[in-house]
Amino acid sequence: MQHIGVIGAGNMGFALIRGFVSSGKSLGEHIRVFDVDQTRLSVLKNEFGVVPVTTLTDVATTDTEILIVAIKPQIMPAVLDELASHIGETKLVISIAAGISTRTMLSRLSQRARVIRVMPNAPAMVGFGAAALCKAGGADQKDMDVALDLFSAVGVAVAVDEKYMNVVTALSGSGPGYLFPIMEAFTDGAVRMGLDRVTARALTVQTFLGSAKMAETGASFSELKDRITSPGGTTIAGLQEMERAGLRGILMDVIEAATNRAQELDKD
Ligand SMILES: NC(=O)C1=CN([C@@H]2O[C@H](COP(=O)(O)OP(=O)(O)OC[C@H]3O[C@@H](n4cnc5c(N)ncnc54)[C@H](O)[C@@H]3O)[C@@H](O)[C@H]2O)C=CC1
Ligand SMILES: O=C(O)[C@@H]1CCC=N1
Repeated sequence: MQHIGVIGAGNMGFALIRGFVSSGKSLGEHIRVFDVDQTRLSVLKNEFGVVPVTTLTDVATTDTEILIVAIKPQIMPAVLDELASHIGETKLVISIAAGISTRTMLSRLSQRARVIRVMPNAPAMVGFGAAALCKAGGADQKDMDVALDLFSAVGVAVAVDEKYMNVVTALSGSGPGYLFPIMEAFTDGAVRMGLDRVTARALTVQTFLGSAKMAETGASFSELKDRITSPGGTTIAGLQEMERAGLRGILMDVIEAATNRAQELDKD
């Protein structure tokens, strides 16, 4: 059972805590949480029985071995500076901040700080997360295994070279933020054609779930697409519109733009 300190109890702090507790990886009473917003602490205390603490020092000096930093990239430097004096090399520091490199983290903490950079995603809260991890400074393979084990409890977790962290951020970190509007557009399209919204929504969600399950088998995306596409049928008529609009190019541009933005965040 992991004892964890969490700094930042926003969307992602909440998602991870929910995932860790519901997967049995930790107990609410073993999780200490610090957030500048008291209402967030109350929400998490009521929901999962976590232990709220009132200062950064409290969460940093507690006996928890792992400290997860789940705050916005823009305030990471200031918070790391404040943490530096408390933790040295005693704790494993896991950052989930988009764009913030381990180089920046080590320069703020200490060159031998045990640092792991993770890019998780919001579906961790329902056990279907996708996370990529890399280590730096004094973090050894044992630290990496601990982190991989933790994030595996809430989905898929893989080790990657840090040079790929920004594209992972664009793909799986931001990915849900692109998929929900696409799902909404599918539903709206069906509503436009006269289907009621409740039915349209239910069929949209199941279609995404089912398609992901089919893709999970490892078959190529184009082979899967061909299986749905009858000669002279409905799917090919829709695909022609998709290709005419350049949807694939647009989605590739989306990943490129988000990757570039992640790169910029380290300099903001
Ligand atoms: N939202 C997402 O789906 C994902 C977010 N991330 C990363 O997770 C991090 C957090 O993002 P969100 O949870 O979406 O943001 P959020 O804004 O929902 O949560 C951030 C929390 O940090 C708190 N906070 C602000 N200053 C603080 C301080 N000095 N000390 C302690 N707490 C403080 C805020 O009150 C807030 O509750 C970001 O770095 C983001 O890049 C990574 C993967 C996915
Ligand atoms: O939008 C963002 O910057 C964060 C990182 C990945 C998902 N949300």
